[in-house]
Amino acid sequence: MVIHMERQHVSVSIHRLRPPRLANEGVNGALDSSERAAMIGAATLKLEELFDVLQVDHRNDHNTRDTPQRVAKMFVEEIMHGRYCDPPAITEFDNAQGFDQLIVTGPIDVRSTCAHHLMPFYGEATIGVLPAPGGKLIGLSKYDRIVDYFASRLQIQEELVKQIGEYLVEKTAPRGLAVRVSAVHMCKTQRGVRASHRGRMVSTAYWGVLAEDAGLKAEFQQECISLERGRS
Ligand SMILES: Nc1nc2c(ncn2[C@@H]2O[C@H](COP(=O)(O)OP(=O)(O)OP(=O)(O)O)[C@@H](O)[C@H]2O)c(=O)[nH]1
Repeated sequence: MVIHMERQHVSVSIHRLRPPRLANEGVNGALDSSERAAMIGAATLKLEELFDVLQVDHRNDHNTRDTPQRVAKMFVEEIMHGRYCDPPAITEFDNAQGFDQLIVTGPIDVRSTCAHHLMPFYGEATIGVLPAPGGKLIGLSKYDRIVDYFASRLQIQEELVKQIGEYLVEKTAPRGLAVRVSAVHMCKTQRGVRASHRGRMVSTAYWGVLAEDAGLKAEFQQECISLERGRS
């Protein structure tokens, strides 16, 4: 009875938070610490129910006693963290010398979670930027932070690539942009088809001049190969 009332109380406070969103969309505005705590509390109760359905005795089993709470916290603060926080602040610099050549940064670690089976997918991103001569350059570390922001959600790889690129185009208005992700999907390696751990999915998207200029695309792809081999 008490548990039932607690559940009702927690679900009311969660419903007040935000309307439901797509799995790889952020909620409107960052959650504060009390909203996060309410979400973790509500998710813990649901995970306890799941364990009960699966006949895992989490109340008495020394190994799983705190697992529902641990998993709830992991989803809110790690796996889906990018939905509940503000995007990283972008430090901008004037492109004072009018640098107009391709900048390529990577490999940037990608740690994400497949929206279909909630299994990890992981690998590397490489980003190519052709800055606008009169525009802005952004701090190099911000590319890594932006990748992590969009990866920390339930994703499919194609949409992750597009979200990263569209955000960078919107914020920095470069002449051209390329985003490439190469990743291993554990929904393929650990279950289902049980594919090779060496099998990867590579997806690349281009914007602006990089979408049109075959020479620039080839330069970007060559840099990706060199960076992955650690030879640049
Ligand atoms: N294109 C794409 N496919 C993905 C991604 N992540 C997972 N998948 C695939 O999406 C499919 C999931 O849908 P279903 O085919 O309905 O899943 P399932 O019946 O469990 O199929 P199997 O995985 O083959 O056992 C699987 O083939 C996954 O390998 C991704 O990022 N992009």
